[in-house]
Amino acid sequence: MEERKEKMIVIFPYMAQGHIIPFLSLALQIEKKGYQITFVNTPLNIKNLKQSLPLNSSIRLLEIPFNSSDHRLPPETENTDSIPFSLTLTLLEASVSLKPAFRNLISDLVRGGAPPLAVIADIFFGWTAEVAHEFGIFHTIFSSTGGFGMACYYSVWMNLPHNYTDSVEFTLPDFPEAGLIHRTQLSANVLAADGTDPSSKIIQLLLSSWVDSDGILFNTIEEIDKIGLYYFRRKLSLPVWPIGPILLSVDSRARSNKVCGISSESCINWLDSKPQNSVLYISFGSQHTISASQMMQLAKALDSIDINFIWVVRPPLGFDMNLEFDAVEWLPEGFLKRIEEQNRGLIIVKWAPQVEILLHKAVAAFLSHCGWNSVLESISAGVPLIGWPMGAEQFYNVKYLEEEVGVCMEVARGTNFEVRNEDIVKKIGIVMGENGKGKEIREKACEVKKMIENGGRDEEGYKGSSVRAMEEFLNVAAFFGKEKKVRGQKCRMNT
Ligand SMILES: O=c1ccn([C@@H]2O[C@H](COP(=O)(O)OP(=O)(O)O[C@H]3O[C@H](CO)[C@@H](O)[C@H](O)[C@H]3O)[C@@H](O)[C@H]2O)c(=O)[nH]1
Repeated sequence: MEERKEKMIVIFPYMAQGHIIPFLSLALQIEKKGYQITFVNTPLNIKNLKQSLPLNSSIRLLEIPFNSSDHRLPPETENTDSIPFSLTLTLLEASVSLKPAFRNLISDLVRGGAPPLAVIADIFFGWTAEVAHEFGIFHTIFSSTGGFGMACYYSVWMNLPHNYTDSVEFTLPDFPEAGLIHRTQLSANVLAADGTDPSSKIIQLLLSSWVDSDGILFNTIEEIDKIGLYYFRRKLSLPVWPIGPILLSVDSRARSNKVCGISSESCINWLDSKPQNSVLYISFGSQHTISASQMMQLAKALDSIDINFIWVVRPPLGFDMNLEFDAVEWLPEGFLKRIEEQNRGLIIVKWAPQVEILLHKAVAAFLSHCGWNSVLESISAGVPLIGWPMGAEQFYNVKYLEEEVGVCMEVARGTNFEVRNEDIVKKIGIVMGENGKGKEIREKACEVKKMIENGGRDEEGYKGSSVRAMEEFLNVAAFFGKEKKVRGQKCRMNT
């Protein structure tokens, strides 16, 4: 019993599906190694999580009080997937108010005789380091984004380099290895940022607290993401552990009460009826959507190219995600009827069983905004990407995957631009084509899939890089615990 108490880890993600999903997966993975997990979040997220836990899991879910109405948010909204995109900054600002309640929670655990061995917190919850250190607890950040994308995102927000040049392209002052960044690779809130606006104030505050942590875990693989990981090792002088891919199993996803627009079974049956490598999967993650005119252009492109596809359709930009939604209103006249008659397209409303789809042999490519979870799910399945980045670090994920890794081709950028259906048709044609660039990208995707499998291999006499990184992190946390908890003391070990 005593042993188990010693090995308790507190896990605390930001309130967004793109963050909660990999944190839950991380929690399940660490639990399997014999650690007790306390998973912290706001009441509605905890309620939703209850069903995602496997029956044999002993993960403890702990609520931290939060009332969205106190923070200029609609009532009962505690996750980016239930608010309009325009309120994402408001939710981020509101999340800082969780600090006193988090401190009480840790204090209760310590006073109750079960001090955590470590706290693993979100990239937006660097402030938890101060709380952890107050109680002599080891602290790490877990980045659910990859190294390169996060390094560009971090550098762009901390330096706001576009304010110091009139040029459309520039390098990052502390990350020149990233190469040229184009203004169109900055999201709208970065473009408007000058250091005094609400976005840069909150994001710079949150990112600058990373340095208070004792190390950073990344949901990535050392072999494919060296440049970005090195940026953080150099910048923060902290251990950086690439432990990915941390992916939630199909089983745990199925248990969550996220309502899919289709049953997994119907979706798989549909895919079973299609030839190998013939289907394009289209989805833009848990919080993004395209504009009404972009939706029309994408539909026109699909209408004019002879491929099979699955498209997760959501209300276009500016429309409430939670309202009833009839896809027909936003698509060209007769589109749904035509694709049904041709039996070559599946429109799924709002949410699809993504991992099952990507694992199916009929899927040839993924047209994605390239949120990092989608990227990992895709490349782990050997599926190449057609990138349409929309915000955050997605622009840099696409840049890296296209220029350095070679498994992606960018088709469009952002949600405020006109896209032309002819351009979409051309890029889909290239990536799904049997020869030339398409063949090259698919071969590279298979190579990367093997590298990822290798990183996670744990066999007699061989441990992959991600397995070693996870072991090292747990050993350092245990060492910190044994060193005894001096108030405010920090552990700086080099990897
Ligand atoms: O119909 C759907 C749509 C999404 N998903 C899942 O939802 C997650 C979406 O995550 P991601 O692809 O990373 O997209 P976002 O939700 O947009 O992710 C946010 O979080 C990511 C990780 O921090 C960042 O990389 C992104 O920029 C940020 O927008 C993935 O696991 C998907 O499998 C489904 O299962 N079905």
